[in-house]
Amino acid sequence: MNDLLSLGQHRVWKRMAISWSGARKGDCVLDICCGSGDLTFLLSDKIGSQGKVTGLDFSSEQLSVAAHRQGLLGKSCYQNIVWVEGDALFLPFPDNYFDAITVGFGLRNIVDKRKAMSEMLRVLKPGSKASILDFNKSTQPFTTSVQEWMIENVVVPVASSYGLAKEYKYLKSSIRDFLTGKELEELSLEVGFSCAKHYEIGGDLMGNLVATR
Ligand SMILES: C/C(=C\Cc1cc(O)c2ccccc2c1O)CCC[C@H](C)CCC[C@H](C)CCCC(C)C
Ligand SMILES: C[S@@+](CC[C@H](N)C(=O)[O-])C[C@H]1O[C@@H](n2cnc3c(N)ncnc32)[C@H](O)[C@@H]1O
Repeated sequence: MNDLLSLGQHRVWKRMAISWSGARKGDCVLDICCGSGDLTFLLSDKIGSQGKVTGLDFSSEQLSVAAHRQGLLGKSCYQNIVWVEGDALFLPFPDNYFDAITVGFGLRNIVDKRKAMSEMLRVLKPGSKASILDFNKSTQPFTTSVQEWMIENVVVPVASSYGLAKEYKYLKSSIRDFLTGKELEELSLEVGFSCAKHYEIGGDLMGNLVATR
């Protein structure tokens, strides 16, 4: 359904998020709020079989779907993935552990964003990056109107026809309650990242924060 709703663009945005993470062959990387693993599989392709990818989510159902897909896709490099049931607010990893982190459509849903960003900072090695993809909370009224119109008139009706109305109805309010790109950059610097840049993508409807430890 995300393919249909985004005209396939969500795959492009997810590839951009991987690229911005700076993950390289052989790295040890983490995908937080991995869900069914879209970004995790892309990270796995990127770092190859010498690397190690951890997909973390607090939903055991989502992790089961991800593990099932891992078996179905059957690529040999996907053996470098481990699935961990855990909370983004209490990452079960030591300090200075990962070479890169990705988060796709997860941070917006976390109430304590400061704690989530602090946890990412803690487990990243110095100089490494967190790449955080989500809907953009634009400061431009026109962009916000277009985004809200599309959610109300396209996303929710299509989701309803798949029996998923409930899951997508909260999108509009969750974007309103989210942080703007500038606020995300400020939060990153406040928790201790040395550098933070937010990119508006997908006609400014989506955004990707890149925070460097
Ligand atoms: C893959 C996408 C979103 C992931 C995602 C985010 C959520 O908050 C969810 C909540 C509950 C269930 C599932 C998800 C979920 O999968 C992004 C693509 C899907 C979007 C719904 C499509 C958004 C449409 C844009 C407003 C306009 C797209 C314009 C495009 C350039 C044609
Ligand atoms: C919209 S899905 C995104 C899945 C995937 N990253 C993608 O882009 O397709 C958000 C995921 O975040 C997870 N999540 C939300 N809050 C979390 C938290 N505090 N700790 C771990 N996972 C969380 C949910 O269980 C869900 O699987």
